[in-house]
Amino acid sequence: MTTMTTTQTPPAVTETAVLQATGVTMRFGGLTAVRDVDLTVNTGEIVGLIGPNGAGKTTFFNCLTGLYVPTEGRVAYKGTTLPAKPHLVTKAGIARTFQNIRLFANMTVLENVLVGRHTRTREGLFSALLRGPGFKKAEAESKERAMELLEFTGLAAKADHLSRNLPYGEQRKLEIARALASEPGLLLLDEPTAGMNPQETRATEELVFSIRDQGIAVLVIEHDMRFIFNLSDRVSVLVQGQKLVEGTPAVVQADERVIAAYLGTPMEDSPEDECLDAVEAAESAAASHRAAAAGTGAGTGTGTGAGTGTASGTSSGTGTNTGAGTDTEDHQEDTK
Ligand SMILES: Nc1ncnc2c1ncn2[C@@H]1O[C@H](COP(=O)(O)OP(=O)(O)OP(=O)(O)O)[C@@H](O)[C@H]1O
Repeated sequence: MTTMTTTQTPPAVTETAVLQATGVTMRFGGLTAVRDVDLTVNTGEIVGLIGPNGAGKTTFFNCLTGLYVPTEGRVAYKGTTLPAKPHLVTKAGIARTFQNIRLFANMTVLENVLVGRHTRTREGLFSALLRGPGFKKAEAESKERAMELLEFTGLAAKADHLSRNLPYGEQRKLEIARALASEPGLLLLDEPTAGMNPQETRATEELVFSIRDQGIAVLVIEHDMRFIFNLSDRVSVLVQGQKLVEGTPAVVQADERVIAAYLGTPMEDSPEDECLDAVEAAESAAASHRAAAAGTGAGTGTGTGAGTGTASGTSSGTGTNTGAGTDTEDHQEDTK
């Protein structure tokens, strides 16, 4: 009998755990989007989070970053339980990017990164806006750090460009630069290569390795299986809100349950067995739509040994934020 079990027992608190999510459950009315999920990310690790469309990956991210208050469970950063408030989560040391790019379209590239600095400046966002005492010194330091991050992400030459004028791949890089501006210990990336061409995807892989090499742990959601299996030290698979399996890329790729989940084979004892075919059909339609919207052509999936290739393009658009705020703002209306 195939059951929705994990291959690991709930992890014990360790000194090396940067993130420790324990028993996280998120219900929306009658729908349980995330069910009793444990996940640990250790210092120096890149962990991949994969699963079919609708598996609960983004909902889980939203629970980690305080956008959602989990129905049950606990999220701890370096041993301290986090409050479910996005700005406090960022301040604690977790930064994220979103599936749908959320840049301030009419701000320059540099200004977008500076916005991401505000949790690390003593002056705070309002003092910055009011140009209060101490602002100039803090501003100079912030600018210096922001330029370093633009160098790091390869965007320094475009510091004065409006973010809306950047090519798509560079907008995604800018989101990463802005997230890094809060000096996180853990970076959460939600589909960082969505809509990218193969060269941009490869460059993003290198960028994520460099981020890890700087001592920042990374948790990444991605549909591009080649990217995720190249990149990750460990991969965790969510299916229908539950963790199905977790392990090294080799272990996960060889796991028959993962293949079944991606191919839509019904799992016994699952309350939603009958939905799997519908989910598969919807997933395939969405993938074609995304690939078409991204101009990459349908069926540009990156197959794996596990037969889990999926289209990697999406129709993610550029955010049109116009007010002050950060990537951790409580955008309840768009939590992707
Ligand atoms: N705010 C919400 N209210 C009600 N249902 C929601 C909400 N957010 C997500 N869901 C549902 O929870 C389930 C999990 O969605 P989620 O977006 O987390 O999946 P995902 O794995 O990130 O999917 P994808 O790969 O397509 O982004 C879906 O059935 C979705 O419709």
